[in-house]
Amino acid sequence: NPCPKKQVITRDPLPLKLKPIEINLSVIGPYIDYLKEKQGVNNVFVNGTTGESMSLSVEERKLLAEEWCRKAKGKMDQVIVHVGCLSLKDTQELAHHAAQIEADGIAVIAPSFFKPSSADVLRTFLQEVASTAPTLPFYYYHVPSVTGVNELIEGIEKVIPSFRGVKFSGSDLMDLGQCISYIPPHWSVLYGIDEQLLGALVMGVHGAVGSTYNYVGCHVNKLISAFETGDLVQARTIQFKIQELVSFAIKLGFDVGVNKQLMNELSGLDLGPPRLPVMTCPAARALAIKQKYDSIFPE
Ligand SMILES: CC(=O)N[C@H](C=O)[C@@H](O)[C@H](O)[C@H](O)CO
Ligand SMILES: CC(=O)C(=O)O
Repeated sequence: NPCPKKQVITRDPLPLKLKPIEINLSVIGPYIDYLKEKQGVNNVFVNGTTGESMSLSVEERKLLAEEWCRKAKGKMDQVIVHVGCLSLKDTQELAHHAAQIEADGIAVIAPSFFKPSSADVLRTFLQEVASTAPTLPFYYYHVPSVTGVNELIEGIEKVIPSFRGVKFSGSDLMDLGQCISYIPPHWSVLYGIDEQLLGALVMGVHGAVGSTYNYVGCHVNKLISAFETGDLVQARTIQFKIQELVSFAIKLGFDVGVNKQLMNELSGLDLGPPRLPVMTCPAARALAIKQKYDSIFPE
């Protein structure tokens, strides 16, 4: 029988929402205060992975970037706006806009549907973007699945004079070390895997950009200070705590939606849910992770 009558639905249907979740600009100001005062975070990287940039329209990304820049003035040292899109034209439009709103820098991830077929092609794509905002420090957002970073940055200053560094979200320390040893002193490599930042600090990274710094920022600042004063025992202790938290979260299921809910719970602000296809985190999961957080990092 090709058309069985009995259909057994064993899973709860996904909640259907007719309208997409809207952006909420009004929480950005209070969130900046929270980051600065409670987390000791003085630089922000906006409209990236955690900000669900790939799920937002160009117009929404402009509104968000503008509000971040406006509210961060005098409070944050730098606002770096991620402007990467699948479309070169949209990316250029956002880069141009970032310059207009006086962002401190832009970052671009490689397009991920039509992936650049070589480092040369990617370099050309980045060059086309950077030339739209030639005065803004330019960071390449490196996620290793697309191309190797080292073949990309070799000679990049010749085609992108505004090039200032890499947001490095790879775990390969050899690749990271080669990147750091190649770059001139006025560039930065910012590390993007929060649970192993200490290893990257040893290799020489200049900073860190990570989703969990929304709520472990204050602890990571202590980790970095401990590292800088040579107190590796203390630095490791903090790193291991972050690892414990992240591995607990991964076991329960950790994604951008869960992170969003943790940002809600731990900031005490109502930042809202994520937008589909990112799913809202089940309340029980966020609560369990928050309890774990409280036990690892007691007040
Ligand atoms: C893929 C991804 O979102 N990476 C984030 C930043 O780049 C990290 O902050 C991770 O979320 C974090 O290291 C936890 O695994
Ligand atoms: C954390 C980060 O780097 C991002 O959201 O893109």
